[in-house]
Amino acid sequence: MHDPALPLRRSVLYVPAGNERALLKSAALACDAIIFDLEDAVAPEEKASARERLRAFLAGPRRPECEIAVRINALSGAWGTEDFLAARAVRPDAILLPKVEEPADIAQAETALEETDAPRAIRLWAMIETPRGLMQAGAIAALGRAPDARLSCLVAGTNDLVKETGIDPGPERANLKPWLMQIVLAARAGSLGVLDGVSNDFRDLAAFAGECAAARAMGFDGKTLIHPAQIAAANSAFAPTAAEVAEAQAIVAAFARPENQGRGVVSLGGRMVERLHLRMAEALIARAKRIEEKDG
Ligand SMILES: CC(C)(COP(=O)(O)OP(=O)(O)OC[C@H]1O[C@@H](n2cnc3c(N)ncnc32)[C@H](O)[C@@H]1OP(=O)(O)O)[C@@H](O)C(=O)NCCC(=O)NCCSC(=O)C[C@H](O)C(=O)O
Ligand SMILES: [Mg+2]
Repeated sequence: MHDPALPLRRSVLYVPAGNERALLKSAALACDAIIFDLEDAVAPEEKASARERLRAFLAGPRRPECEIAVRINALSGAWGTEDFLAARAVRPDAILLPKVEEPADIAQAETALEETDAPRAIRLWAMIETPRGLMQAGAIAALGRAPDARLSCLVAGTNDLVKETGIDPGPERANLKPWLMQIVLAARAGSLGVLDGVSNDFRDLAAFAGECAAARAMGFDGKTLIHPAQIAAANSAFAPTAAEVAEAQAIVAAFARPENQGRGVVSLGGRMVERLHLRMAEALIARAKRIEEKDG
């Protein structure tokens, strides 16, 4: 089952670490999490200055209600080590590793964090965005089940997947959906969170709302975003609706009736409802409450 204890990650905004205006803007946005990007959003000649900007920005006040991740370049590449050191120094909630292709990529980052005495609180998120990464998603995600696992979330990288495979995503991303669901399945098998990829067309909010609804239906916890205009739609799409909460409350009430005490299955409005549905209903109600407390 989707873990109700996972942090809320309905809206997870990429913020280019080298863009001062975007950094400043990010401080007041209502997204659940931010990924400060040192990878694709930063030009090669700006990598060093972007690290410095990020260091300076994150030395300022933080909002505990907004999770922070830093996406670094691949550890095996030219900028990876410097990015890793910069990311570790700013003490994010997570470091996001791009283009993860095998469990060894996670192990390498785990070792680097252990060797540098980084606090246990720094988690690892992994981007699944290459054909090899997709084929290995189950093995990668399985690391999440280790007792002291740092790996806590998979993030779909749909732009790179399209680039690397040559597919046309098709209407409403129909051709990508089997791979997206493979990523969700792998994440859940590893007890991990899971985030959908970005929608590049940030002006078409109607299409974006549809993409969010589809992502929620596929089982994603939330969506990665590229523009502040996308935040409200994602927050709304990944929150339980009033009808869903009412239905969940009816399930809880049904099992609470004296005649249903100790029963494993009850009938509700012509439907069979089992105790697994009760657990799902309780989780949904708890999620709705957390969202209400957060959004007000
Ligand atoms: C896409 C953009 C380049 C558009 O930028 P721009 O034309 O400047 O947009 P606006 O004029 O509408 O911006 C209005 C204000 O909002 C701020 N802004 C814009 N985007 C962000 C943001 N992401 N975070 C914070 N603030 C943002 C602007 O600065 C304006 O502010 P102000 O001037 O004060 O009013 C731009 O949105 C952008 O760069 N987006 C992020 C791009 C990015 O990070 N790309 C990499 C991650 S996606 C990826 O790699 C996916 C994955 O790996 C895969 O393979 O799929
Ligand atoms: Mg990518």
